Amino acid sequence: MDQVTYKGLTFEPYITNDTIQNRIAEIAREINKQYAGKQPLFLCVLNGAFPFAADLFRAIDIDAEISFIRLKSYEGTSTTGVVKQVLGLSENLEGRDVIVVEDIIDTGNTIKKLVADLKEKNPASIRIATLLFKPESLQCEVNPDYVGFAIPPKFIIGFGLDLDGLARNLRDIYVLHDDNL
Ligand SMILES: O=P(O)(O)OC[C@H]1O[C@H](OP(=O)(O)OP(=O)(O)O)[C@H](O)[C@@H]1O
Ligand SMILES: Nc1nc2[nH]cnc2c(=O)[nH]1
Repeated sequence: MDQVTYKGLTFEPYITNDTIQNRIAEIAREINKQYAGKQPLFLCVLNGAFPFAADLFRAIDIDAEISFIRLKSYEGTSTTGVVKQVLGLSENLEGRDVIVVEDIIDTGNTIKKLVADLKEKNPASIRIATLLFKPESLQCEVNPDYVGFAIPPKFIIGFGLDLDGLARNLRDIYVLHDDNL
């Protein structure tokens, strides 16, 4: 894996697609076991979570459904602090076992707002699956149930994660080179 450059910023290889896929398979096995006999609704938070949600959902072998919601708070490499709901949810969540699927939890503001909104729809349960988690960056209390990788507070791209819309199509995950900071 080589370095990649977007908008004049250099990123180093960080997590390979093989490593990502192995971890997703482990999380799927856990979900398959814990939700046996139930029919969970996976709720993919667009845009960034779509590759993780697709690979995770394909590895689920119990009956399950998937739906999508679009939230946005980042511009460039930093949060705007405002979580916008761009595309709403049409499903009835009453009594459903919901698994929210995120690509990353950073400040925690996005997932906190989403979970608070979802709770008002009276689901039977809500759990959070996130591919990446930056515990040192949290600005609120959030405890994801399924975490792919806990990482330090550095900006990353690839496998769904973007820099102003670009780099989501990278197969692997890359981290912003320290010299850029
Ligand atoms: O924990 P937080 O600091 O709130 O950050 C996490 C959020 O940031 C990203 O979304 P973004 O707003 O970049 O939209 P995108 O998914 O369309 O890239 C990511 O997909 C999470 O939803
Ligand atoms: N691309 C990208 N989006 C994010 N949203 C919150 N944290 C990050 C990050 O590290 N990279």
